[in-house]
Amino acid sequence: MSDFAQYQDLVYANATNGELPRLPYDHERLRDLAEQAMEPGPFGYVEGSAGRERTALANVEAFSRYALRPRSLRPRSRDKGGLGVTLFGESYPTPLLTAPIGVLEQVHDRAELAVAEGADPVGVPMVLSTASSTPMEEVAEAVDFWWYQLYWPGDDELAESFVRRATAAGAKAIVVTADTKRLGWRPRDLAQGHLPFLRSQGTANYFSDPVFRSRLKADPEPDGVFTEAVFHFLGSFADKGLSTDNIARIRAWTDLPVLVKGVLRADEAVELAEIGVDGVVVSNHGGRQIDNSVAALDALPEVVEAVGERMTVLFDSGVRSGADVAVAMALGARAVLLGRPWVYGLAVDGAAGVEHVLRSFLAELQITAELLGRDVADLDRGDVARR
Ligand SMILES: Cc1cc2nc3c(=O)[nH]c(=O)nc-3n(C[C@H](O)[C@H](O)[C@H](O)COP(=O)(O)O)c2cc1C
Ligand SMILES: O=C(O)C(=O)c1ccccc1
Repeated sequence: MSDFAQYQDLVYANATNGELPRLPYDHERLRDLAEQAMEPGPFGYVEGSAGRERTALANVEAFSRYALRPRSLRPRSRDKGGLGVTLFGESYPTPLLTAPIGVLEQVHDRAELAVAEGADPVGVPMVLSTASSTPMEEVAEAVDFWWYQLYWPGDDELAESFVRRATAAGAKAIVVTADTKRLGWRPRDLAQGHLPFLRSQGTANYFSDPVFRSRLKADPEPDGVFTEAVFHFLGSFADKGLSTDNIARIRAWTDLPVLVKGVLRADEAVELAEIGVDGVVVSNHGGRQIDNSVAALDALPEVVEAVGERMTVLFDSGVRSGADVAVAMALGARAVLLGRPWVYGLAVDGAAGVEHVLRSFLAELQITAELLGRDVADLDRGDVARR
């Protein structure tokens, strides 16, 4: 069993030897440091959400409406207490994955390679965005486990090429994002006129793709602004026609588990179960798509109730601590994707910052589970009450 809780001992021991922590342990302070470290455009891009940002606020507030219910009188055996989970028949050392985050070159020069360096040793796999800053084959070399997130492009052959490349490069699952047919209305980006794609950022998987390249008259310029390749990317990055038919077709291209990310309703989850999708990520994209939509955590119980026996239900949006991970798992999530917290770690301290955030979450999760008298993989509805 990996003892993630030892991170707590290490921090105190180091501090006692004069080595004070370099990074904070709470999300808000880390976010403030990231704001100081980043240019205003990229910071607004990461922190910003849709409209008046009510969904993003609701995501975080939803966690405070649940209360964990400890059992204090349960002795624990020594071999219990690990954080491992089984997903699609594979063992994972922890129930965390890094959420797909596009255009990471805005946050750190080494983008996904720095994330890999921080997350891989901790046992947290990456869900690699289609809009990554590093081609997927290069990221695959740097990590043990990774999943591939697909933005369904208007061009079916391009979709097939992405899925086949990811499968060949060793991804363990394909996550199709369904909530981003286009980008939401994002006032922070609008106010700064900030759209990184116009500068060719987040295009590495496209510009390296043979199908994408075959559609162009001239080779893409890696740092071009407003080029033919950029406009072709903008036209093909997300397709308004994404449907269950398209999702069902992915089956023919890969034997990997297929998940759909951005599900908030039981009826849609049931439709996906019926076409043989293996899992869903209950998510509202961190509130970046629709203002004033349902908090992701509030949608989790209905989705788990409808399809939890048939499909693997994962969760993201608004997770800000290890205790939040415990609540999402008690409500039925089998694993949790973390978004903005590690992005801020990356901004402030590169790979070490990512590692710090993930280790902090996992230590708090393990300590919380121990104090609840539970194993993380066994958390269930009995472990939470509405406040
Ligand atoms: C800067 C940024 C970029 C994102 N890029 C993607 C992406 O490329 N693909 C995707 O499916 N989701 C993307 N998301 C959504 C995340 O995967 C995740 O759903 C969201 O960050 C969860 O919310 P939280 O960060 O507030 O916890 C992005 C989110 C942020 C903040
Ligand atoms: O900004 C986002 O939320 C996002 O999902 C995205 C979409 C396209 C490219 C990069 C990120």
